[in-house]
Amino acid sequence: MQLGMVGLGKMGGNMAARLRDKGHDVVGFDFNPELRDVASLEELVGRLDAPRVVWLMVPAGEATSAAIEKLSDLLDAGDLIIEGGNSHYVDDRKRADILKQSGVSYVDAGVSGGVWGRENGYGIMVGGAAEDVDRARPIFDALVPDTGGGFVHAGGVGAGHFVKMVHNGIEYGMMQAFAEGYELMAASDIVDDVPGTFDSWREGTVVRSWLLDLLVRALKGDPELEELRGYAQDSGEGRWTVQAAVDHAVPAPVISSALFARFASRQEDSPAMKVIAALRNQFGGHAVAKTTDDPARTPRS
Ligand SMILES: O=C(O)[C@H](O)[C@@H](O)[C@H](O)[C@H](O)COP(=O)(O)O
Repeated sequence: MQLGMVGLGKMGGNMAARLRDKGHDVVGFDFNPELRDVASLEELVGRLDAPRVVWLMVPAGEATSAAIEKLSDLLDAGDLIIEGGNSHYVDDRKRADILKQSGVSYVDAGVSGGVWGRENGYGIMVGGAAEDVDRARPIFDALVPDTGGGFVHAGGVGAGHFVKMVHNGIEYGMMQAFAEGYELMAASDIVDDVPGTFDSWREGTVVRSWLLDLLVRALKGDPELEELRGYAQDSGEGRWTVQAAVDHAVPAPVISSALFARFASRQEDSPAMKVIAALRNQFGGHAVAKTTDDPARTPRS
């Protein structure tokens, strides 16, 4: 099947390569001249046979909105846009409504698997009308793992990115649990071989998983993660998951605290903990650590 791919970075480039390996005809556009087949969106649209299918794999937010706006001027009624980045599901619905006016269809596709997807296949979760999803089915079939699993048509437009958002919230919680287990074992003076313990858990245990495999891989290269700072960014999906939990009055303490742990990781010092220290000092005369103190000499009471 023929497909236009917009965005040929870590994700889009690998997806295009996997699709080509499986016999699909991919015409790719990227702002980087070294990666692309065509030099503009106009040229991309011109190279595709109608009715066209264009897959977007560009950074979520402004870049995606700008590409869709431009494509909406170039595409014709009957064409289909598949938004494969990490868009917010509310934005999908707005975009689909606007595109509908010119007869262009919209499918949102959450894509999981990261840089390993080219080899292992991707988890694909889509939202949209059944006829649009069916039309792109050969593309989805080529992207998912060779077992044929890893695909869900979760619902109407927005459902694909909604479930990808929840998937990412779960990812936050699972990673945080492994992280806390790591710190506890490393701090305990009881466990002689922390990386080896994680490695042993890869088989037979309840917590065996791909995230565990990746943690073992990271610890093999750097058993105490000495090369890294304890600093973690987020790209927004955890925040959206927590917001959605609030909107639906669903308790989500694990995902929320995993998100807040990342915020804490970015602080040089904690204003909130300064308040705790100040109040303990006020009501109980407890010792405080001052910015001028030697960090090695922390107060004990
Ligand atoms: O399923 C996946 O392949 C990942 O979830 C992928 O989508 C990406 O790595 C996250 O968006 C990172 O999210 P954070 O930057 O918020 O950790």
